[in-house]
Amino acid sequence: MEEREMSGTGRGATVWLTGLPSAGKTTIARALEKRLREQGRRTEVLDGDEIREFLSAGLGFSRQDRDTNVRRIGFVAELLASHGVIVLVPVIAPYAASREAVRERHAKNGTGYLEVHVATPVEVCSRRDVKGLYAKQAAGELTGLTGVDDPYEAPAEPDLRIAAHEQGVEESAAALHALLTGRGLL
Ligand SMILES: Nc1ncnc2c1ncn2[C@@H]1O[C@H](COP(=O)(O)OS(=O)(=O)O)[C@@H](OP(=O)(O)O)[C@H]1O
Ligand SMILES: Nc1ncnc2c1ncn2[C@@H]1O[C@H](COP(=O)(O)OP(=O)(O)O)[C@@H](O)[C@H]1O
Repeated sequence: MEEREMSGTGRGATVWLTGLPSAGKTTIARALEKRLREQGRRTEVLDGDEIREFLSAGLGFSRQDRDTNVRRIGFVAELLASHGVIVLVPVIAPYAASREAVRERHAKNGTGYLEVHVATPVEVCSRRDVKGLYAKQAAGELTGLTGVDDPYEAPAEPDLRIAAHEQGVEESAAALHALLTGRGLL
């Protein structure tokens, strides 16, 4: 038996939750994190806001800065995942090319990578408006908000699409958990 199997850690992977602001990415990632920790899996959430405070401090929301941000997060995620951690990444990642670069990096290193689209429509996100960004944009106090006046390239073929406006948080976490099980990661 391999050492990592004996220690009960299993194979690591990155699970990237892409979607609009207030789609539910962080909430669903935290719910899944709880389930995975309860079953003894080493899990980390690379939260977009935390990353922007430390690893990506100083970066803004231009296409170039978002691309840099996503690639940095992808780099760290792959490192952790290659050591058996299930890494949950609730980060917008609006551009398909940046997400593809992250996927390729994982593939090159033989590390698992799953793309999950948290597909809450913009009308629902703007009603939730957790951080008041949609209101600010509407009031003309902010420009370049993803999905409103900045691009969001929805994944064409995600490993899973979650309708987080039609199902509850625990249902979404359970669907993700089932995906990981189905891929032999749990
Ligand atoms: N202009 C603009 N567009 C989109 N999002 C904005 C913007 N300004 C601030 N924010 C807030 O920044 C949070 C982190 O963004 P991310 O690092 O996930 O974005 S990106 O992937 O680099 O595009 C992101 O967090 P979430 O709401 O959790 O998605 C936003 O709340
Ligand atoms: N079915 C649902 N799935 C996920 N989040 C939901 C749902 N219904 C309501 N919410 C709420 O929507 C908000 C989503 O915020 P958050 O998870 O921070 O989004 P994001 O990380 O995508 O910006 C939270 O306040 C959450 O409680």
